[in-house]
Amino acid sequence: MSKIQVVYWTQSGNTQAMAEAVGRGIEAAGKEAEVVDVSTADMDALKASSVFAMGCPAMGAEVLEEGEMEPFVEEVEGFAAGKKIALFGSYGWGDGQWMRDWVDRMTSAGATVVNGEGVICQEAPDDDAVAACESLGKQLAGM
Ligand SMILES: Cc1cc2nc3c(=O)[nH]c(=O)nc-3n(C[C@H](O)[C@H](O)[C@H](O)COP(=O)(O)O)c2cc1C
Repeated sequence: MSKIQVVYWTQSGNTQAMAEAVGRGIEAAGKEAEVVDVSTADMDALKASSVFAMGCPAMGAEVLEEGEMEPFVEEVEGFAAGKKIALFGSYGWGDGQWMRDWVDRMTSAGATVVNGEGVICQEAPDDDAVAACESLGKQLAGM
């Protein structure tokens, strides 16, 4: 059974906490999860997957982190057609525009974004946000 990949970028740990909750949800639903920092992500594993998750906080001015995550996502856009992709991330002071733009990009690339929107939370995930991430993981495991 192939593992469901959960790839994230984080600076201060909030999106990592969300990624770990997604991974717990996947495993609670009986599938295996591979929760990895984008710097060690296996692009071939993503290409071979029909379902995976990506997480990144709002950075810059409502954009993805530009050093590692943005180039990674650009590569994913090249093979995203037909895949089911869950998106998640933490933000600070904005209104979630970075996530709406990310959802639009993945949809334009031909992917189905799970639930049609990303799971977002302000700064560190609270209990509700952790539960939403675990629930997202369970959904992925059922696809
Ligand atoms: C350089 C920098 C840029 C940021 N830009 C935004 C932004 O455009 N919009 C926003 O809502 N939050 C912004 N934030 C806040 C982060 O998204 C927020 O602190 C988030 O919880 C960080 O997630 P992390 O712990 O996974 O790194 C920014 C933070 C930093 C350090």
